[in-house]
Amino acid sequence: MSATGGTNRGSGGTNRGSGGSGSSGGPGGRGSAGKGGGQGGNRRRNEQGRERNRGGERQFSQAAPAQRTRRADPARLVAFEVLRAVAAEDAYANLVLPASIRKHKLDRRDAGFATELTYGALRGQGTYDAVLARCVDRPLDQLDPAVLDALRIGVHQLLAMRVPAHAALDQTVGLVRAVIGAGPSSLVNAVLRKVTAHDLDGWIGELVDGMTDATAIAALTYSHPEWIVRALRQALVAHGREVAEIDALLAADNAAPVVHLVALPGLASLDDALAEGAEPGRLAPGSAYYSGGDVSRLPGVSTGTIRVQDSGSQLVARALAAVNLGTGRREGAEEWLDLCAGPGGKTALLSAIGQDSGVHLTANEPVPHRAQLVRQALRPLPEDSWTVRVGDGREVGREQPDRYDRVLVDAPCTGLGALRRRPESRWRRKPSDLVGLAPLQRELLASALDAVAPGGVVAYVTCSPHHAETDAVVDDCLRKRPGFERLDAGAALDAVSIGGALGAGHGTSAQLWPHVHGTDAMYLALLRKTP
Ligand SMILES: C[S@@+](CC[C@H](N)C(=O)[O-])C[C@H]1O[C@@H](n2cnc3c(N)ncnc32)[C@H](O)[C@@H]1O
Repeated sequence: MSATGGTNRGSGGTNRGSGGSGSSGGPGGRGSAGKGGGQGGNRRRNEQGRERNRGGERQFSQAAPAQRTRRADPARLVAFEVLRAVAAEDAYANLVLPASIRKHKLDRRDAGFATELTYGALRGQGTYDAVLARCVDRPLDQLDPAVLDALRIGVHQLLAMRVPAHAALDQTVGLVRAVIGAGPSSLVNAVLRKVTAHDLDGWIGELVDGMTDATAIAALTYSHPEWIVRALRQALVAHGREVAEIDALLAADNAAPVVHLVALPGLASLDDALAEGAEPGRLAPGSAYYSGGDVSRLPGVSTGTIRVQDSGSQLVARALAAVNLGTGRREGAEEWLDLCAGPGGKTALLSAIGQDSGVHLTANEPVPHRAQLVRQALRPLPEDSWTVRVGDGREVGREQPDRYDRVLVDAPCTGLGALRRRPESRWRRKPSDLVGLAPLQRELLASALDAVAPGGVVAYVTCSPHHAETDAVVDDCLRKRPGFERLDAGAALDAVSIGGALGAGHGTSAQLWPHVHGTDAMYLALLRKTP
C-alpha cells in the first residue's frame, strides 16, 4: 500500500454538522452535513466516507473571528475537557469522558459526536501534530498546551470527520475564545485555515514526501509511535503472518471498537440484547456485538450477568476452562486460580463456566479497589464458589504450591494489543515500560507454575503481542523450570470458538489480532505440569 493510500486509518467520520446549540449554522449545518451534504454534492469520498480533495472550494464564515461564535459548543467542550485531563492530569479518556458527557448533559447524538472527536483527536495526535508543525510558526512545545489540544480537536474535525470546514473552524475558534481567551483564538483561526489546504490523504502525502524509512512512514500515516510500529511488525512475523499486514493492523487500532458482550453461562441469555439490536457474536459462544450506544440500558448488564468483554478475552478464558488436564490429578472438584484478576472480567466468566462442575475459584488482586471490582464482578455467582485474595500474586506459588488445577495469569502488560480501546495509551507507553514489566511478568508466571497441581494447566495471557512480554517470558520461565509441556494454544482456542478455525496458532502459542479477528490482540500460552 502506498503511504497515502486509501487504507482505513481512522474510525470513519461521525456524521454531524456544525453541531450543538451554539452552532453557527449556515450551509452544511447539522442537518445537511451527511453524505453529499455540506459544501456541494459532487466531491469525492474515499471508501470510509471521508471527503477527498476538499481544498479550494471550502466555505468559511465571512465574519471576522471576533464577531463569530462566542460560546463553546458543549460537545466540543467535552472533547476539550477530556483532552486537557488526559494531558494535564494523566487521566484515562474512557473514564473521564462519560463523566464529562453527563456533566454537560449531552444528548445521545452529541455524546456520539463528543466521543468520536475525543477519541479521534487522541488517536490521531501523532499525525495531527505533524500537520500542525507545518502550520504553526513555532515549535509545538512552545504553544500553550490547552491551545495545542484545541488545535488537535480542530484538525480532527477538518481532516477526519464530516464536519463542514466553516463549522469546524468557527466552533473550534469559539471554544478557544470561550475557555482560553480571545488572543489565542486568532492564532487558532489562522492555523486551522492553513490546515484546510489539504485533506488527510493530501497532508500525509506532504508529510511523507521524501521519506524512505517504512517505519517512520507507517508511524506518520497511522499515527503510532515508531517503536510500537516496529514491535507490532516483529510480532506479526513471529506469529507467521505477512509483514505487509502492518498497515491493516495499525488501521484497526484507529477504528472505534464494537462493544462485545458475554452472557455468563447458566446465568443469562442474550435474547433481550439481540432483541435490542445486538448481533450474535461470530467467534465466542454466548457472545454478541452491540453498536446501539449505552449498554447499561440492556437487561442483564446492571445485574452483571451480561458483561462487556472483548471476544478475545472470552476465548482465552474458555480455552483454559476447556483444555484437557494431565494424569496424576487428585480426586474431587477442581480448584482454579486467577492470579491477576482485577477488574474481574475473566474471573466472572471462569467462575460461571466452573459452576456446573463445582469449581472453587480463587481470584487474586493486589490493588484493593481493583479487588473490590472483582468482588462486584463475582456478585452474581454463589458466594461459596469463590474467594477474593488481596495480595501479591508472586507469593501464591510459595504459599500454596501444587494446589490449583487451572491457573490464569492475565499478566500486567503494556496493552499494545488494545490500543483501539485506550486512545491515549500509545502516546503514554514507553519502551522502558517493557523493562519494568519484564521481571514482574516472569515472577508471576513462575509463581503460577509453582501453584499449579501436577497435571494442571497454566494459561499465560497478555493483551499485547509484543515478543518481550509474550513468548520471551514463557520461554525464559520454562528454561529455568523443567517438568512442563507446552500445549497447542491455537488448537485450544479453535476448540472453544464458533467455527473452530481461528488460525491464531503458530507453533505452540496463539495470537489473536484486531485486523484479522476483530478482537484485541490477546496472546495465549498453555503450560501443563507433568506429574
Ligand atoms: C491485565 S490486568 C487483568 C485483567 C483481568 N484478568 C480481567 O480480565 O478483568 C492485570 C492485573 O494484574 C494486577 N497486578 C499487578 N501486579 C500484580 C501482582 N504483583 N500480583 C498479582 N496481580 C498483579 C493489576 O493490578 C491488574 O489488575
